[in-house]
Order: sequence, then structure tokens, then C-alpha cells
Amino acid sequence: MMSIQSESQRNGNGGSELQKDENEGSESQKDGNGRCEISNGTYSKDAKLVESSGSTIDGNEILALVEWLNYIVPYLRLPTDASEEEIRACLIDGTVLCRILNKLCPGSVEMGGSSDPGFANVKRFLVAVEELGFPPFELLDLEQGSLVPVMRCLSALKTSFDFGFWEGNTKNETKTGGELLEIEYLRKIDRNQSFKRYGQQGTQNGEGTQGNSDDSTSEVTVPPALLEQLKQGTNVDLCDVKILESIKSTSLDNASTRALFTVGNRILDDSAERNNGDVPQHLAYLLRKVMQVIEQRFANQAVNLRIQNNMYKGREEKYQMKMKVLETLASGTSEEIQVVLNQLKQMKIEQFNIEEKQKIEEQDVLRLKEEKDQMGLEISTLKQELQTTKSTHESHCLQLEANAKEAKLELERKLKELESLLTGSKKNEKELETSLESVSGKWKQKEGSYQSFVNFQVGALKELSTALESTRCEIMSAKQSYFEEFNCMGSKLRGLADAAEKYHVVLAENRKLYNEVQDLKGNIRVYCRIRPFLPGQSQKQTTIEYVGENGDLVIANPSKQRKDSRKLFKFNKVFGPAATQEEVFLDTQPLIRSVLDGYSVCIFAYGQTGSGKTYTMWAQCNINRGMGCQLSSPK
Ligand SMILES: Nc1ncnc2c1ncn2[C@@H]1O[C@H](COP(=O)(O)OP(=O)(O)OP(=O)(O)O)[C@@H](O)[C@H]1O
Repeated sequence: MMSIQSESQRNGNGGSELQKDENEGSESQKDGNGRCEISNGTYSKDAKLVESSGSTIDGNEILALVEWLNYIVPYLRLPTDASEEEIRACLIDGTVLCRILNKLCPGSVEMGGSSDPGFANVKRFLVAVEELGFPPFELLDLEQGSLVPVMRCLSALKTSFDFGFWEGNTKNETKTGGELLEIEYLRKIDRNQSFKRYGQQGTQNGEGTQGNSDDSTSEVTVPPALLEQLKQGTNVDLCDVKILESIKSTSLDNASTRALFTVGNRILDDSAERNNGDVPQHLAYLLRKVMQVIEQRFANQAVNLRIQNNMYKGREEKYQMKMKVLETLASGTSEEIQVVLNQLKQMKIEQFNIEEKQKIEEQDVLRLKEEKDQMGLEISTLKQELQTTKSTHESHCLQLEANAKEAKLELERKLKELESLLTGSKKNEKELETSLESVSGKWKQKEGSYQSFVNFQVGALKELSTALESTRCEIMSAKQSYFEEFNCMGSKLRGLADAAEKYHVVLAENRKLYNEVQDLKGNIRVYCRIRPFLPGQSQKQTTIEYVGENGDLVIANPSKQRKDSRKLFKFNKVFGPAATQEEVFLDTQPLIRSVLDGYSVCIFAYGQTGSGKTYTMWAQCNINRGMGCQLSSPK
């Protein structure tokens, strides 16, 4: 920081200027001091940011700072050629500043939302920066003034980051302001080496940075071997006058203090050995330069120590203040302590809420970005749809226009057809009128004839009505006679019903008597039917000798003698071979009637196979079916 201060020049101009070298071409304009202002307000490596007090920050430092900001707060995405106003816009609400400090030293500063009133975030940042011993800036600088103090503050933070002072990542391990001043001093030495540290992969620290230095007058012209020897503090061949002549004062800046002492001692020893205590002029020159560098370093150290001392004093005062507050709290009532504790709790809760809000805001930002992307996609798809719809609409319009033209032509054609039809219909109308007149004449004639026919019909109707009246009289008289006859018939029917009733009584009595007769005839009756010879039978010999009317049947047995040669059988009746089916049925018919009267009857046939059982029973069934009765087959 001190080295920057020593470089600053006060020119007395108000406001800040963006400047770059004279080589920048037509975009730049020279001011009175021979510096160039940048018309488009963006930085280049050779540009300088000049404060009203005259102190500057060169373009390399600004670019490095912008890269560092992007590295620490990735969502910033500041362009490397960001203008002063762009940098101011992203820092003005203080959230980025607080975020940087919290990233380096978590919890070092409370952070509100971006909408915090009255630059609350910036004020918190400034308090925290001051506490940590970094160079602060004024609120006005960030609002509308020069950005140099702001950049310087950020630069100091960046330097501390470069030298790993935040690696512990806790508040207790942070460095003091004095230590940071030392870092600033070292940074001055190593500025070019750390320039390309951020965002440039494959570039090692210090690689190829010497040639990029903007300070061409301070370039090291010492041969690398000698410089290395100086840095390592090894013995140098001081007899090489050419080499010593090529040494410039700034080349010694890169050597360590120990190396410088070694060089000085070596020069003195060599002088004592070779020239009896006399020091050659070139060695004296080198010795003087070494001593100047050492003196300068000591002076710097002294200044650093003074500043450090002042800071320690400031801190001590602060701690004493805090101790006093704590003592008053300790000596106060428990209620006051409770109040303070409650306030502390409240503050913690508020801090937690603020952090939560911050997280939510970050999430909202991400979500909004996603939504924005989504909306962008939707808009593009909608645009495409609109384009396609537009094209389809246009094609549709063209189609409609073509259709309209076709329809118009069609209508014109139809109009012509209708006109021709109209003329034709007019002709038809005239023809129809003439035919109508002739038809109406015919209809008038027909009307006359119909009138006469109607008159005739009316006369006939009158005659019919008189006839109807006489018919009605006749019907009435017939109805009268019908009622009389009906009454007469009713009396007759009653007589018939009485007779029928008597008939049923008689019938029941008759049935009873009939069944009694059947019983008298015998409950079990045995009939015999003799089957005639069948047409195919060759030998027609029969054993039947006699068939009696009373049911006797004599069978001859030629194989036996005398008495046993004939056998007499007795049946209720014997049907001979000539007996017909009807004859057989006539004898069983009364039994069928008994069945109808509700008596149980069983008829079955018995005999050897082929003797005619089925034939006979089948005949019974066939004949009985005619009487509404069905007998069961013997089989
Ligand atoms: N009274 C009849 N007049 C003429 N043909 C007869 C008479 N009785 C039987 N037949 C004939 O004799 C044959 C045998 O008769 P049927 O089949 O009725 O005997 P069946 O006793 O029922 O024999 P099966 O016990 O083997 O059944 C038949 O061809 C039948 O037409």
C-alpha cells in the first residue's frame, strides 16, 4: 500500500478519469499531462484509473481485479473489459462486497438483501473491512466518486487472498493490517507473477509475466544466472565489470535481503583481500545500490511497523471499549444482562433470517434464470408456432380467396341458369294459364253434372232415410219379439237344466249299475285268440279240434293215446282265427268305459313268441285311440 501511495501524484482535478497510453490510436485523447482518456469508458491493459488526488490503478491491476471478482463471485460474469460504471453498478448495493468478504472470511459481515435501504450492506462491509485492517473507502466514492479507493480496498483483499491469508477460512486465523501491508509490499514485487492466476488454465504463476510489465524502465537487465546467484545469496564473480555495469538499481529489488547482505559482505571481503582495503569504483557503486535497497526496505519496514502499531493501538482501544461494555453488563442487573442476551439472540435470529433470505434470494435468482431460459424457449416455440400459424393463415387466406373466386364464378353461372330458367318458367306460366282456362271450363261442366248428381243423391238419401225409419220400426218390433222368445227360451232352458241334472243322476246310477254288471261278468276274464296261419307257413296243420261258443277249446295231441290225446280248456271266450280286431275290441270295450268311470283295469297278453300278442294289443290301442283312450303296451 505504501508503494502505491508513493507513486501517486496529486493533479488537483475533480473526478476520476480512465486513461491509457499514447499508443492507443484514434479512440483516445491527450490531456494536459500527456495521458490519454478512453472515450468508450472500458479498460485495457495499458489503461489507468486516476483519482482526483492523482493516485492511479493501472489497467493490468484492474483486469486482474475483474478476473478475481469473477472468480470469487461466479454469478457476476463481469466482462474483462467492463467499464467503470459497470463495476460500480455491480458493487453499489454492497451485496457483492459483503459476499466477497464472507467468502474470504465466513461470517465476518452480516448481509441483508439487495433492497436494504441506505447502503446498509456497504456500511456493514466498510465496518468489517476497517476491523480487519484493510484500507476503507468513502460511501460517496462508491456512489458517484472515484472508484480508485474502492479498487484499492478490493486490491488489498485480493492480495491477501493471493498470499493465502484466508486459507484457515475462519475469523481467528485472519491476518492483521500490518501483515497485510507486508503482503502489499510483496505483492508489488510479485505483481506480474500473480496477474494471470485466475481463470487461465495451464499458466503457472510467474510464467512469462516479466515481459508483460508496463514499467519498461524497471525491467531487469541483469543476466538470469547472476540474478539467480543474487537471489540465492551465493558468491558472485564480481570481477566481471561488464556484468556489474549492466546492473540497474531495480534488479536488486528481486533479491532477498539476506542475498543483498551476502553480496555486500562479499564485496567488502574481496576488496580487503585484493586491494588492501580499497574498494574499486564499480564495486562501490554496486555496494551503494545494495545499501540503498536495504535502507529502503528498512524504511518501509519502519513505516509498516508504525502503521501496525497504530492499528494495534486502535484495536486495543476497541477491545477496551468492549471490555468496558462487558464490565458494565457484568456489574448491571441480571435483567439488563437478560435484555442484552435477548438482544443478542434477536440479532442471531435476524442474522439467521437474513442468511435464509439470502439463500432464498439466491434460489429465486436461479429459479428466475431457469424460468427465463424456459420462457425464452417457450417464446421461441411460440414464435415458431406463430410463424407456422401465420404461414398457414396466409395459405388459408389464399385458399379462401381462390374459393371465393370460384364461388363467384359459380354464382354467376347459376345466375345465368336461373335467368334462363326464369324465362322458361314465364313461358310455362303462360302455357299453364291457357291450359288452366281450358281445364277450368271442363271443371265447370263437371261441376254442373256433379250438382245434378248430388241433387239426385239427396233425393235418394231422403228415400233411404224414410226406409231407415221403417226398418228401425221393424227392428224394434223384432227386438220385442226376440225378447219374448228369449224369455220363453229361458223357461225352456231351465227345464233342460232340470232334465240335465236328472240325467246326471240317472247317468251316475247307470254307471254304477254298469260296473256292477262288469263285476258280475267277472273281475278276471281270460280270452283266447287263435292266430291264423301266416302267409309264409308251408305246413298248415292245426291242433285245434273244437272251438265252443261258451269258451270251450279242445286241443288234440296226436302223440298221446286215448284219453290224453285230447285236452279241453275253458275260457271266458275264444276268438277263432277268423276273428277280426273289431270283434276282439268289442269284448274289451266295456272295460275301457270302466276306466273312464274311474275304475282300475289291467289288460295284458300272454303267449309264446310270434303268437300275436303285439298284434292284438296294438289293435286295442289303435281302436281305443279313436275313443280318446290309450292303453299301455304289454311290453
Ligand atoms: N290274428 C292275426 N291275424 C293275422 N296275422 C296275425 C294275427 N296274429 C298275429 N299275426 C301275425 O303273426 C306275426 C307274429 O305276431 P306278433 O308279433 O304279434 O307275435 P308276438 O306274440 O307279439 O311275438 P313276440 O312274443 O315274439 O313278440 C305277425 O306277423 C302278425 O302280423
